[in-house]
Amino acid sequence: MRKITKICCIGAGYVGGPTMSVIAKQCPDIQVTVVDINEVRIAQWNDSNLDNLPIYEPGLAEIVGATRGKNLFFSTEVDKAIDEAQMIFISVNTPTKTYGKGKGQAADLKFIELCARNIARVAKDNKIVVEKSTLPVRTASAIKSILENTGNGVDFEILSNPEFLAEGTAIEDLLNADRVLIGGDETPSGKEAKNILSAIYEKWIPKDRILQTNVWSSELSKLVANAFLAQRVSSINSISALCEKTDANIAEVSRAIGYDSRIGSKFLNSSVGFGGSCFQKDILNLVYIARSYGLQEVADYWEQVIIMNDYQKKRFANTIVSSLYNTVSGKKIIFYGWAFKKDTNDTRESAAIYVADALLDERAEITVYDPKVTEEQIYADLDYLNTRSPEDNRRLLKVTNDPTLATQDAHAIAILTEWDEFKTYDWSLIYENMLKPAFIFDGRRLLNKGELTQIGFKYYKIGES
Ligand SMILES: NC(=O)c1ccc[n+]([C@@H]2O[C@H](COP(=O)([O-])OP(=O)(O)OC[C@H]3O[C@@H](n4cnc5c(N)ncnc54)[C@H](O)[C@@H]3O)[C@@H](O)[C@H]2O)c1
Ligand SMILES: O=c1ccn([C@@H]2O[C@H](COP(=O)(O)OP(=O)(O)O[C@H]3O[C@H](CO)[C@@H](O)[C@H](O)[C@H]3O)[C@@H](O)[C@H]2O)c(=O)[nH]1
Repeated sequence: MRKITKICCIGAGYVGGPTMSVIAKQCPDIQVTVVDINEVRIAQWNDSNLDNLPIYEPGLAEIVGATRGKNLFFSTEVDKAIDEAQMIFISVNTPTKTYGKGKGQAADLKFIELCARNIARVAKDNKIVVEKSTLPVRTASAIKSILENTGNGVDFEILSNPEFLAEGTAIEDLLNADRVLIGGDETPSGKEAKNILSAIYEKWIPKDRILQTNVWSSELSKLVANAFLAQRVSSINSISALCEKTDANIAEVSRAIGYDSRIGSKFLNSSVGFGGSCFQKDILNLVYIARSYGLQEVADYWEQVIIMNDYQKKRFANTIVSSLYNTVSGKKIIFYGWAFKKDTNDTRESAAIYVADALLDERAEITVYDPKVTEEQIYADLDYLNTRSPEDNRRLLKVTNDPTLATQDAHAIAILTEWDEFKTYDWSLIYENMLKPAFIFDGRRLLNKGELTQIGFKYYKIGES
């Protein structure tokens, strides 16, 4: 079996960066080069101050600090890294298409195609190409066709190796993965390529957790895993609305059903709605694929997961407006949290963006505090929606780095991300700062209802009456 000594990863994002850092840490005999066309991002990965890495993930800076410059390199020299590597991971973004056929649903594969063409142009010896990005089922055949028809006559083996890490726990998930999935051709060379990639993971993942499948099962399993996870969140969120009408308590319902080992207790936390770059994008992609094969009922079934998630975000915003006497115009509302979940600076598809947009439509004045998200990012997220002018967004929404001071004369606080530090705040002092009645809308079920109502707050917790 061929031994891999040089790996290249195209795409230094939330997946490429952490994944390759962990491979470099666990395989000191392999030289790992992560390349990107984004010069700023690469400069951040190479910053001598590890606090300035482009991605915040617990444990990541330590690993980068220990491996960078030894067997982990970040570079913009894409062609050189492709040329030198025996194995090339493609880890570029695959966003939902915003134009043309499949607009709003299909995955935009233009970055993937550019990578394939780049590899074909540069490669002078045989390579294993690994799809790390999340891709629609049957994408490998498109990559293969480009490589075979435009390449320099060298052999390419294409593997699908989707990534299952969750942000905020990326390093832990990579070091201790539930499973590693490797899809490839059933030919002798395909099987050999799967074994070569498996040997890398076997350095730290038990072999019985490394699953080999055909390439199509692997591509589809990634979309299906995300669809199932998101479906659990939408299912429990749908029941949270019913709990609020019936005096049932969503935490008690989640616990009661989660004790059934067939259901399981994980991923049953009711919230203001799921966010992140993956769930919505991957379900829309699944819906698009099902529809393109004429499977209307299958498509409608999965689309409902997104519809329910949109409903939950709107429902939360509506609860704020109706509780504040049906008008939030000119009222100061504090947002605690903007990231789509705790322990990440990622805001892609965060529920906070959509709740803010709905409240700004009602002319609320919002002040946002998030421990890891920059002011620039918050405005970029809002501007991207194009609901109002950038000037209006900056006039109506402010960003603060003092979460307590910001509550002076506020009517309400809305909790949008479950950052642990929110639990440690001096809530009595915050209460003193605020106008009365002082409201808290807890979209993450983070705080203690008894303590807050004792202080005097009017406290709403999603999924409780
Ligand atoms: N974010 C996650 O938690 C996660 C988890 C599992 C899977 N995924 C999947 O992994 C893929 C990457 O996601 P991400 O969150 O890392 O994206 P990202 O946007 O953070 O990073 C992608 C990077 O690829 C670079 N890039 C794009 N085209 C390029 C090219 N032709 N040459 C060199 N660099 C190029 C971009 O500049 C960017 O830095 C997606 O398909 C996503 O669905 C993401
Ligand atoms: O019980 C729950 C669990 C999650 N969420 C929300 O769901 C979203 C997604 O959370 P999570 O799945 O933990 O983070 P991601 O980083 O989006 O990870 C998902 O998407 C990745 C990208 O494809 C996959 O690799 C991971 O396996 C998959 O968990 C976040 O807004 C969470 O707050 C809830 O509201 N309730």
